[in-house]
Amino acid sequence: MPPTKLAVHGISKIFAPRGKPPVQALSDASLSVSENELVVLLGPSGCGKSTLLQIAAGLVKPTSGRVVLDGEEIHRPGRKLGMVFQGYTSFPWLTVQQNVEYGMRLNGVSAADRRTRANEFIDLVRLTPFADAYPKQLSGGMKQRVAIARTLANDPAILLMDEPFGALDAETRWHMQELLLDILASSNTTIVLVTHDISEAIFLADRIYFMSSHPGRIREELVPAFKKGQRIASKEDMVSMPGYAEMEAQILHMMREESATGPAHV
Ligand SMILES: Nc1ncnc2c1ncn2[C@@H]1O[C@H](COP(=O)(O)OP(=O)(O)OP(=O)(O)O)[C@@H](O)[C@H]1O
Repeated sequence: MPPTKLAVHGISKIFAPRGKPPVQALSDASLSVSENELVVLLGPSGCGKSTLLQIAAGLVKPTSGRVVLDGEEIHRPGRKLGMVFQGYTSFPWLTVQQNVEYGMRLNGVSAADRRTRANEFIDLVRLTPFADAYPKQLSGGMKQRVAIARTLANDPAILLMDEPFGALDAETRWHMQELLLDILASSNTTIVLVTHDISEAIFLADRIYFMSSHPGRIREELVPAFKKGQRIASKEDMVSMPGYAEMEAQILHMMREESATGPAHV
């Protein structure tokens, strides 16, 4: 069993917006992620997936509970945590190369080392022919690949991704999902990814934490056992595998049960 990379212990979060009733977004949520694992947080809209990821990233303070990365408690964002969001987060005035080098420049990495390392990650996301292009010259999928390369180039201990492919069309989305599995295989990274797309979750995940709503909790841990511990290279291959349709139906059923519940005011 690989060592635990990230451990989230008993997280609760109550939001208390001024003039409105407090909302219990999370209640006693715990999970763990092993090295080089891809774990998906899946659940209906509003179940607290993004809040849990932001707490894991140190961006939001939990009401109670703790987050431990590589044995150290996380209290604030830092270099060990790489975040990729749905929007495209590249700087429009910098080229692809400069965007990928940006974080390393801030961290004082020498120009030669920056260039070598940036080239490696630009190659990994298959953007080498576009290294000198500006974001506005790129498609949505390509911009998202810049964001991934930029984040990976900073050598985070873990990559936290919140609906990273949510803004992309269906075809680009599959390509990005397949690319992410390639990256995982070749870069030894560890990933926690939030989605509400069931087939994306089953395709990408080594394990899925399915969350229930109002308040958000971890309802069940699911392993796509039909993949037999393998990462399947293409989506067409996965959907035709015995066991896929059953897992999708099981999760759809859970989603339907969850959407029947209402918001939880404290
Ligand atoms: N800053 C905030 N202030 C008040 N309530 C919030 C805040 N952020 C989130 N919430 C509430 O917490 C709950 C969980 O929200 P969150 O965005 O984490 O859910 P989610 O599962 O990521 O949803 P989606 O899939 O729609 O993005 C919701 O009821 C939401 O309205």
